[in-house]
Amino acid sequence: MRVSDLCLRYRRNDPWVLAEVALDLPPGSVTEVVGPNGSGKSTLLRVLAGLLPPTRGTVTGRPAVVGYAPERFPAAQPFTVAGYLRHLAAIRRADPEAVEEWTSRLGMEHLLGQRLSDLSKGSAHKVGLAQALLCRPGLLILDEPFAGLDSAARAEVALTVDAIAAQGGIVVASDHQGDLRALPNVTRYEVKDARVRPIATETAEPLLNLSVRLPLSRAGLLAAQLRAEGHEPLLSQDDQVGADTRTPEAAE
Ligand SMILES: Nc1ncnc2c1ncn2[C@@H]1O[C@H](COP(=O)(O)OP(=O)(O)OP(=O)(O)O)[C@@H](O)[C@H]1O
Repeated sequence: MRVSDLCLRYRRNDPWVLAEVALDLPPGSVTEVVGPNGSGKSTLLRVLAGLLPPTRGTVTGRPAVVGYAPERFPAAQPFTVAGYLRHLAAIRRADPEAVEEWTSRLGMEHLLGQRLSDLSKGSAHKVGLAQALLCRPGLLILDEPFAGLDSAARAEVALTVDAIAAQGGIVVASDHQGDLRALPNVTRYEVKDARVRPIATETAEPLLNLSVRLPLSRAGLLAAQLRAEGHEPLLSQDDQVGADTRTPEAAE
């Protein structure tokens, strides 16, 4: 997929939100866009998804199936979660099991009977992600996908991004949380002053994923130290936490 000489402004005579943007998004790539608030990340993502026409320039080679998860899911709709997702699955001709698959993977089966308008912010965000994933997208656009998600869902979204790219799909996401950086081969661009520029990788040295298990009480301090050094630690809680920790003898 290729973006050439893309310029966008919302109204005639308004300042350009995006100017002379050129991007190459090859199959199998994961691209992260960063930038200050209001710099144009969501605008760029909507143009890539085909939801907003560029004022000038072109987007070519967009895969036929596009999944788009907005930063804020519009929850003020008179449907239940199940009704909404099943309706979308039907009109997008998704697998009949897709709704069950994604609600289970995102840990939201218990929400199926709830009205969209009654959902918490994080739950509504999960519905936005689920609808984007129903159709196995060839292009997946995620606007702040990790915001407000519990750790299990965050890990699931990161795995899904990795799997879609491994199958030759294209993923583009904004991600203030930095969860995507735990994935290998993520290309980063900064959106600033209407331009979109690649961010150079800091080092040519090979990178390594280091996984550490430690008590919850010490994790916060270590994570803070790592962040102070410019790393982005990916935290996930052990499944065993909260389980019966007595020895088998004591439990009898
Ligand atoms: N529908 C719209 N009509 C007019 N202007 C808009 C519209 N949507 C966004 N803008 C303007 O375009 C600029 C870029 O907004 P955008 O939402 O793309 O930024 P962003 O980088 O995603 O911000 P944030 O990090 O806060 O989510 C802002 O000045 C915003 O006010």
